[in-house]
Amino acid sequence: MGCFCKCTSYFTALELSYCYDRYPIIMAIEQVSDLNHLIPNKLTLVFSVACAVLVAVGNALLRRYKYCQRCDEVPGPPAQFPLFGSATEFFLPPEKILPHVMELYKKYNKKSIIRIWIGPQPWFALGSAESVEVVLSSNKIIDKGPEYDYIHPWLATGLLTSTGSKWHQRRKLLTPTFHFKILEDFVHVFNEQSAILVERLHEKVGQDFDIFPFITLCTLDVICETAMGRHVNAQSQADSDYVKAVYKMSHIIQTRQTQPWLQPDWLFRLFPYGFEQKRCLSILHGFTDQVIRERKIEHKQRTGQQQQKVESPDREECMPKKTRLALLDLLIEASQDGKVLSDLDIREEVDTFMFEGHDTTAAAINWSLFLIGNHPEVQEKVIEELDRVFGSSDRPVTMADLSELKYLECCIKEALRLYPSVPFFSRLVTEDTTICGYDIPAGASIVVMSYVIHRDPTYFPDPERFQPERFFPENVRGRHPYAYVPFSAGPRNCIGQKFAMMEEKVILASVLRRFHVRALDKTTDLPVVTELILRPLDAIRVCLTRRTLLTD
Ligand code: HEM
Repeated sequence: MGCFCKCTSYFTALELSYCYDRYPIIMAIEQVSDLNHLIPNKLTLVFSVACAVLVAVGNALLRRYKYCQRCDEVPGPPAQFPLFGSATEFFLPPEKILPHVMELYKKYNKKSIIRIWIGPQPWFALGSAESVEVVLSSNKIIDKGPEYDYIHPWLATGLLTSTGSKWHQRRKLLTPTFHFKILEDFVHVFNEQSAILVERLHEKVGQDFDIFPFITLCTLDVICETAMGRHVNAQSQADSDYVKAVYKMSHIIQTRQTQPWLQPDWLFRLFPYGFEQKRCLSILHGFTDQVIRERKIEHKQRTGQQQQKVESPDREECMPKKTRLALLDLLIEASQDGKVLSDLDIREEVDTFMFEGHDTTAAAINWSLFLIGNHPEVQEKVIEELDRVFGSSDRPVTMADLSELKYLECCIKEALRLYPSVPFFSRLVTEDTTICGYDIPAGASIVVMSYVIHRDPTYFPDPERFQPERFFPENVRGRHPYAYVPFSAGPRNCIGQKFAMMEEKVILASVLRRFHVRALDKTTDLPVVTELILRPLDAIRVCLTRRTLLTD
């Protein structure tokens, strides 16, 4: 630069213009040097960048402050430490968590919506019929929160975990699969598996034992047969690889949801849990894939035979008997040879049924037995009804019987009120929403606390009391439609609700026709824990005696 300045003084204007034409770079440098005074020195530059960063950070902090202030307008426990928020409230033994949640509602809000900070994320826990109505009746608030992410490795994005248009399409496609007519075909599966359960329970008569695993294995057998058309014989072989993988995987999901250090995928993979999950997934997916392959071949053979039947109806008697269809067969039918659903799509739905459809039902049956076993006067009424419907016959339960078992149905409903299998579930709000006068900002998680909602004395006076009469039609009339939501409600409710009620009735009727149940723990002495479902902390201890009415 210095050299260039020196030489310019020796040139005429003409020479200079020639020089500039020849050396455009030199000219540019000259012009820049003229602007030199405009270029900030290093200090100014650093100062300006620092100011810009400060303004940006200040802006972000201000926005965050306003966001937090907005969230804090909803009453709730204060955030103790920035890293944990108010999550420290729940650093308690598992059996103390639900009683503590009930205390929080008493302490913070009569309107039953409380705010909890889980780290930097606000959660709004809804504990009243009025507040959940806004969420559950909405066609917009259907997205699931981040805690469902840990289910994805197993279920991918099946009906339970999918969002947006995928969920809408799948829901439409799968709804007919749970039609009453189709469920009717499953009653014999419920009966067959109940018969095996009853056999196993006979061996326990007179002993004090935990009934929970007996019921759970029975419902696992039911769901395998109805969802996939396959026997896993869980009741006779509880140590099968598939059965063990189902339990291990549920345990891993539950552990990840509650232990923040297992949440980032890269970190999780380094823990033994990560390796264990990989092993379980290969068993679970391998099994479902194999069943899908086999059922597709069977489906092809069946449709071929039906075609033949149409073409030559007189050969009908040579045809094999009607095969029992499973939910999977209906998915294969709906898949239209992969045009509508690929094999992977089918797998995620079948796995979803396996996940959602057995533990939930098992918990509900167990809690019903526990409560009936604690209330002899209720058990008497159930037995009266069973005797009226079945007499001394040992015959299987029919579809017609199910609609007769009205008092038993009230017991099941009341048990689901006090012990909802899914004690809470969540949604993500994608736009600002007003709930009970509070402004809930987009991006927040909403938790529907069915366990709390079901204990609202406005709708259920003396809420801790087990009183099946609450579900007599005359007592239900006029009750807020969202005061009782064990199967969720609205467009994203449980698709398996009717299936579950039928299964519960058949299994409970089968057990109570043969045995008298005595629960060995009082309701007040049995702590509950919320894992993926609501479980007893230890066991549901009962003692069975044979009923004399039936001849075995
Ligand atoms: C007593 C038994 C059951 C209870 C208490 C129950 C409860 C629930 C609840 C509360 C939800 C909403 C969960 C959420 O939004 O995160 C749900 C969803 C679901 N349930 Fe059930 N369930 C039961 C049995 C079943 C059975 C037997 C099946 C299938 C065979 C099933 C399949 C599903 C599916 C696929 C969904 C997702 C629906 C969707 O998002 O569109 N459930 N269930």
